[in-house]
Amino acid sequence: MPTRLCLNGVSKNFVMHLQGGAVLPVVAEVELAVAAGECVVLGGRSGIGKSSVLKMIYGNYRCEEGQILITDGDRIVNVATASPREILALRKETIGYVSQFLRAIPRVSARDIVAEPLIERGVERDDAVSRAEDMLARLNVPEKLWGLPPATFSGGEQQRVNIARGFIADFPILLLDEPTASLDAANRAVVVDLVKEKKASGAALLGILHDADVRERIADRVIDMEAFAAEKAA
Ligand SMILES: Nc1ncnc2c1ncn2[C@@H]1O[C@H](COP(=O)(O)OP(=O)(O)OP(=O)(O)O)[C@@H](O)[C@H]1O
Repeated sequence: MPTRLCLNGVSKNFVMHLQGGAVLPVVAEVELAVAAGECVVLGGRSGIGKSSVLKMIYGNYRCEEGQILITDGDRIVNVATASPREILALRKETIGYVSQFLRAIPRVSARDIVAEPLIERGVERDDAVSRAEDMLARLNVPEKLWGLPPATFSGGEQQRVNIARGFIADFPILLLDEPTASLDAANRAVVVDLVKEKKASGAALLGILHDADVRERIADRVIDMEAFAAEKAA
């Protein structure tokens, strides 16, 4: 299967400008690759830099050293040197990101939040909304909530709206940051099925999953981030 995502020698330091410019090294020389149809999980202790790696791939954090190579159709884009415009284009077409928390958008209904990635990719609105409703139903979000903005939803309901939004479009690369953290067993099982379907369709998934049972069921490989701890390289 072709490689969709590849990190070569990726290092990250945080510079704490409010602390006199103190430098906090996080990860050093990260090497990893994820192929189409594969789900790779980042493992390792809290604070080792798992979320930071996902945020660098998504372009939220700058990667100072190394390459983050994304296969985008028939070209390869290096996120580490990509312009903001290129990163926005990747987010629209190529990389999906399911974070732990929903970024609540005031006055926008759950249904529209979930449909948005499809509409941005050119799907006709009625079709996008109907697929959004199917996804919300699949994730057991009660129908009476679909027309409401999720700001007042429970933590688990907000997370399921977030998952629906992340999984609805066919992104070739999907980043998962603890997608099952506040879910019950039934909804965790739905997420396991969604991940299996993505793998079968040829997507490359990279995630953080603390739930051992979910990890067992979907991970093809676990990468121990301890190998890339910055303090080792120092
Ligand atoms: N924006 C930031 N500014 C400064 N330091 C940060 C920032 N983001 C993360 N860090 C630091 O980088 C280190 C790695 O954080 P990160 O969230 O990537 O770890 P993690 O392995 O995902 O942890 P957890 O499993 O607890 O979520 C931590 O020491 C954290 O304090």
